[in-house]
Amino acid sequence: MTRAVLSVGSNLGDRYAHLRTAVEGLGDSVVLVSGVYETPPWGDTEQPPYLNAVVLAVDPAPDHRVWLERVRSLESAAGRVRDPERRFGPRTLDVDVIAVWNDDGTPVTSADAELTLPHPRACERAFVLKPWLDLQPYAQLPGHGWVTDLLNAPGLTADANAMTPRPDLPLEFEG
Ligand SMILES: Nc1ncnc2c1ncn2[C@@H]1O[C@H](COP(=O)(O)OP(=O)(O)OP(=O)(O)O)[C@@H](O)[C@H]1O
Ligand SMILES: Nc1nc2c(c(=O)[nH]1)N=C(CO)CN2
Repeated sequence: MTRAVLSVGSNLGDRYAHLRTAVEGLGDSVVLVSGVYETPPWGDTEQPPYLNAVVLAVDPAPDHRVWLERVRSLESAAGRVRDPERRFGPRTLDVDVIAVWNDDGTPVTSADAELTLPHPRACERAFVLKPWLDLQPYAQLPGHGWVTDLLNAPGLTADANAMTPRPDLPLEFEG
């Protein structure tokens, strides 16, 4: 069994429906789902705002690569089309594997370009760190330390302050 922190985001079409469908698609794997935030676009600013949330999930398979298959199938189901010209461009659904832990609590590290762990840009993204911190105040991003310290670093303060909680858009979850 492995457990994972997943980031879900959408800024095209019915953003809320895409996030709900992603959480539903994870099914019984879901342990906890954060609240939803409206977030300014990161990395490529000429696009609409995103809805973002974080999911804690478990999978019985011992191999961490199962998470890549799962996130790819969720993105395809949402009709995700990749634009090779815009790396961080708009999308119906983005699901990133932020970090994975083995059964004994050790973090999985991977330099594989297909599934790099921890996610190499997670430490720079308030839209990942803030909802994760809401769920786990003592979270640590493997190799980077406490999530609360990363989020409070000067470079991320403005991004964190620009995030708007959307309690009107709950990601209902029957745990
Ligand atoms: N930790 C990871 N989570 C998700 N995809 C990953 C990860 N590491 C590597 N990848 C690879 O990245 C490729 C591009 O993914 P994607 O198009 O979602 O990137 P992006 O969302 O534009 O950028 P970013 O990865 O910075 O969020 C995928 O085909 C996937 O194989
Ligand atoms: N706010 C926000 N910005 C992004 C997001 C995202 O999920 N939220 N995903 C991206 C894909 O890499 C690029 N930029």
